[in-house]
Amino acid sequence: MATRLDSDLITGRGIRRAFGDTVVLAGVDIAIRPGEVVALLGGSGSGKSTLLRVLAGLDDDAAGEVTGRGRTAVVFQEHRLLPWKRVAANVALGVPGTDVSARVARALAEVGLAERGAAWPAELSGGQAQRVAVARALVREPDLLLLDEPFGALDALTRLKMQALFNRLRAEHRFAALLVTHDVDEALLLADRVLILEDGLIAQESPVALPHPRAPDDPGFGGLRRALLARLGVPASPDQH
Ligand SMILES: Nc1ncnc2c1ncn2[C@@H]1O[C@H](COP(=O)(O)OP(=O)(O)OP(=O)(O)O)[C@@H](O)[C@H]1O
Repeated sequence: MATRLDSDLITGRGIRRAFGDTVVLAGVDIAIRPGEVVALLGGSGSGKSTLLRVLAGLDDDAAGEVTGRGRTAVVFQEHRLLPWKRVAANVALGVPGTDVSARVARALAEVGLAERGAAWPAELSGGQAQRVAVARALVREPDLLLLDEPFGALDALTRLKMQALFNRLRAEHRFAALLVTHDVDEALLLADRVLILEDGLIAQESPVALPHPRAPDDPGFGGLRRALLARLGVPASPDQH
């Protein structure tokens, strides 16, 4: 239950959203505290992206109340870079302030792309383009990152690297995040808390009290993983931890 605390960074209360006769969000309560990483799991079509869009202020047709403080930045599964602008210009787009180019250079360096500011988006790999999308969020110095399957389109090895990058950036910048993901391992590697969205409501909340850095063979990881997979109705295969 999301009781409003003054310390919360963002709170959604009674969020409802329907498309035609289909109720996707049926009165969701959610709160995220400063510095906290919350993963949002749920079946395909359960409304995860819809909830993220409402929290991001990108959906005018939802009912309920969202109150937030601090700066928010969003990262989507597709990088959404403008192909006719170079990488640095994409990161700088819409960023207020005077020292923008220095901040852009710093953000690109933080995601390991210090040398690629002058490149065109089409010259980047999928993983690099998604790093640029992360830099574009970072340069805004967000208190809250809203991430909609940010690593979902990447190959497994690149995804692992991006997860490690996320944990590094998080330790350094201490932003809070809501991470929509299909991947139970990703949720357990990154999040402090895992929420499951089901039938339009937050059906389960699981704390992930494991120290960082985490790995799937850490004590406690396998048990949490099995419990979440079972809750999501996914049979664990024998080769999984
Ligand atoms: N603009 C829209 N118009 C009509 N229906 C929509 C719209 N956006 C989402 N929906 C429907 O709302 C439901 C929830 O969609 P949403 O994308 O939020 O789910 P999700 O949990 O993020 O799914 P996935 O994990 O497959 O990405 C789906 O049935 C989807 O078809």
